[in-house]
Amino acid sequence: MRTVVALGGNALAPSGEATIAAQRERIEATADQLRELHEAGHDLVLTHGNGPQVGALLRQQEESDAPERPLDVLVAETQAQLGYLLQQALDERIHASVASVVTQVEVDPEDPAFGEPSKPVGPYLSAEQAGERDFETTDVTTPEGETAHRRVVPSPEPRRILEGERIETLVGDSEPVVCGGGGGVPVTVGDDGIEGVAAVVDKDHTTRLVAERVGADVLVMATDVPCVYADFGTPEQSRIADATAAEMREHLAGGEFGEGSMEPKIQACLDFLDAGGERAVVAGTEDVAAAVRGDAGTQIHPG
Ligand SMILES: NC(=O)OP(=O)(O)O
Repeated sequence: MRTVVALGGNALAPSGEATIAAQRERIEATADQLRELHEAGHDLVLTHGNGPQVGALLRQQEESDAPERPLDVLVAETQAQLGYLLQQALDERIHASVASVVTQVEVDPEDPAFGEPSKPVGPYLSAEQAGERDFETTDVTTPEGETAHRRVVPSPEPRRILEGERIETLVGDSEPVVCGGGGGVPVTVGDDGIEGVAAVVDKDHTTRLVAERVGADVLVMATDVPCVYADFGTPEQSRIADATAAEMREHLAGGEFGEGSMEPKIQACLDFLDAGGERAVVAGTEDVAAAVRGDAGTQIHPG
């Protein structure tokens, strides 16, 4: 069985804390779950977010007089950072040859997202902190249900994975593969060749492209909440344990999911099921193995 697991950038950096020690701790706990799946015969493909990590690099740049690196290069750096940590944690447990692929995704240079920054990156900020910064921010809801603010950058739609063929070959070897990190490095492909662009692609949409490309059976969105909640952040908030794609579409149309957080995850799950996927799950990073068994998270079926 081919199983794609997307690890949320926030879920790997507790409370927006992007220290390496904190991330190692989370990654090692998640790797224990992944070992269980590997031993049960799953061909694993891992993607990951990079919101806190790329936010930390942007902040370091603001405070440094070292030569500035463009945003596409910072995204590539986060792929190396998290790919390295995941490889080490998995190699120790699985004794396999885990490979991380620096992955580029093609985006449309005319994508309207370039004019409307919407992707939250970096730590949660108070209203006072957000007011002091000279970048654009958006209101977000923390996993604890509190209102906070985060920096936003453009987030165009991913259209094609440039390394797709290579990733398929690696997955065919039945060894875990890490790819599409941070949504992939956004590039345009034109007559003059490949050019990086200043954006952070949503890793949920890129994960769906990866899942389709490798013909995944199951897609797991591992995040910092244990499941999807209907009416999230309201007094009526309630857990969704099991739903059909049609039912999730109704919740989505009702605007019940956080924009830029749960909403893209659900959209990616629905797109995956529409393209022939058997099952999509949203679950906490600590429940990945149980989620794949059908025992945790929010299980979404084609219906
Ligand atoms: N690139 C991306 O979507 O990262 P997060 O999942 O950390 O927001």
